[in-house]
Amino acid sequence: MRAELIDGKAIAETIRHEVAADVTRLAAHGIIPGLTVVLVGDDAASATYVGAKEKASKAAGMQGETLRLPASTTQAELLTVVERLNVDPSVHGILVQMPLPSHIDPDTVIRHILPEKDVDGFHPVNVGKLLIGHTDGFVSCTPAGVIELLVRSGVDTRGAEAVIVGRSNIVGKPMAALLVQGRAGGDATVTICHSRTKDLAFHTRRADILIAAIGRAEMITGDMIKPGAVVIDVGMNTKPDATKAKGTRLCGDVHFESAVHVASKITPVPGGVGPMTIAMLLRNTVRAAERTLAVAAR
Ligand SMILES: Nc1nc(=O)c2c([nH]1)NC[C@@H]1CN(c3ccc(C(=O)N[C@@H](CCC(=O)O)C(=O)O)cc3)C=[N+]21
Repeated sequence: MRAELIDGKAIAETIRHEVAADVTRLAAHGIIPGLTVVLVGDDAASATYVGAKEKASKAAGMQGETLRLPASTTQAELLTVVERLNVDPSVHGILVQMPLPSHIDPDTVIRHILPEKDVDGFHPVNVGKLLIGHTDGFVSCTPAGVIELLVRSGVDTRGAEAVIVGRSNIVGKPMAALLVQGRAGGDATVTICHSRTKDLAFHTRRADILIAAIGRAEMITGDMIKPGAVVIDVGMNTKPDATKAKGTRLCGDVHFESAVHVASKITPVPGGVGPMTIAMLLRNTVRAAERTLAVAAR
């Protein structure tokens, strides 16, 4: 058996077209959705991601802007920038790229972003709304993208055993909240595993849907997967590869070559969850813009 590939690139493309249609509809009301990405410092990987976000937002017809600040930017200076964006009516979405330099506290910065403009879904207000099941907040883009992948690939989550490996605030925890809630892409029985879990393989082998979000290259091997399971790989790691010009290549948290013979469906890295993250960011930004319209009509 060889698993069917879940084509995140293609599904993300479909969502980006849906977003572009929403942008056209908003234009009739004189609104151009605006996304401002703030990048502090010159981390090479971050610069690549930020460039991709700006390109994708422009391709969807939005106003995409990137503020590049030096690594020496103080926390107070960054908070001033956020406050300026908070009150700028042409900016509907604000994303401060992580990780930030070590002299800046990410939680303080996230709390300064207006929840209504927090298209990353990182603000405590948005995390709280997700947990309660209120749909007027923003959901973290990566777990929201995973749900879209499952739903649009015809995976029935209802009553399924879903096992998440990883308990981060931006993937593992919101992923669990989405899978357990009583709506499309939810109603699963959810287990969260992490670095202190005893006998990880015992849990992963029970999973009908296995979500790997650990951040460790190729840690989930085929022998840890239940035959026929759906495997979603959130990992974005690099590993040495002499055949590549850079000397490295991208790899996930799942050992693809062994997993592909056990799973029924699997996401590749690259071309799986990554492109979905950007598509969901665009969708959140359009929603932020739509909500300003709804407020103006009151
Ligand atoms: N405030 C904030 N929000 C984020 O959403 C955020 C962040 N900070 N910091 C970094 C991570 C990482 N991230 C990715 C987005 C797209 C791909 C992506 O499109 N990956 C492609 C390929 C990328 C490549 O080839 O290098 C793929 O998997 O096919 C990957 C990773 C968003 N992040």
